[in-house]
Amino acid sequence: MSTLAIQGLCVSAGATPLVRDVSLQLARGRVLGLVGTSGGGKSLTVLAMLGLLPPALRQTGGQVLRDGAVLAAQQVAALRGAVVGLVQQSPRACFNPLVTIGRHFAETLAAHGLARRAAADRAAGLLAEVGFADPAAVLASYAFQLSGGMLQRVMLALALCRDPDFLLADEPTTDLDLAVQAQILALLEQMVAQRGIGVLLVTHDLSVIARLADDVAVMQGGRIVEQRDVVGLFEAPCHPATQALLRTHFALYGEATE
Ligand SMILES: Nc1ncnc2c1ncn2[C@@H]1O[C@H](COP(=O)(O)OP(=O)(O)OP(=O)(O)O)[C@@H](O)[C@H]1O
Repeated sequence: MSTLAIQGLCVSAGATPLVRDVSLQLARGRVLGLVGTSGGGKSLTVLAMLGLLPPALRQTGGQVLRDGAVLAAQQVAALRGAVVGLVQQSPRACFNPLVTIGRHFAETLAAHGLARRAAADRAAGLLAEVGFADPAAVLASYAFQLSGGMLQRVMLALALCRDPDFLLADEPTTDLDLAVQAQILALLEQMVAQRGIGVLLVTHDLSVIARLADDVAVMQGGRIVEQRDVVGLFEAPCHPATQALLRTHFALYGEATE
């Protein structure tokens, strides 16, 4: 089974620990949800898996493993795009407003050695895969001409440029309206079913977890406090942090998502 894992990850800002001894494993074809209260360390965990921690922070422990083999820092960097795609929240902030979407694809694909014509065909194919009926129009657009939901789909297509085995999706549906959220979730489901991609899905929304995740890890104060299959987590949460998340969720949305 093809896997990507982190083991014993620790991240600090100076003397302040932010992520403490976190271990997670992704497998192809499965969705691991990562949930928890704000500031729990979810985003830092995602960034550390790609060697992308901000310069002010230090990884003080832990390693990234591919199929059980420990990777050196250079090998972790080489995973980006090729083995692991990244989708973040607030897609508008991720695009250069001065260049077209086509240029974003051209630069990404050229960096991976694809000639111009082949890159244009590939970009159009990926945009069709994420649901655009007119990929050429999207390629000619600037980010400000597209809605947040359209940009999120474009970001997903960009993340797929090199056929990654894994996708790290950090709050991919935050800031989107409900109908668009549903579209993005359906696309992620499609990626898992059709491409066999393995997904780490960071979200604060337990409805999203109930719909997509096979397994769930709950983070609080920089630690994983509970990790198990999604049904078990909803039916018999063990840790007080998980119980609190479920209580808040059911108070807001009722019991229908159980
Ligand atoms: N560049 C940074 N410098 C210092 N502290 C940081 C930095 N980035 C994040 N932190 C701190 O690290 C902790 C974990 O942040 P992180 O963004 O991983 O949390 P999160 O679980 O993703 O939260 P949210 O759900 O709000 O996105 C927080 O206390 C945050 O303030």
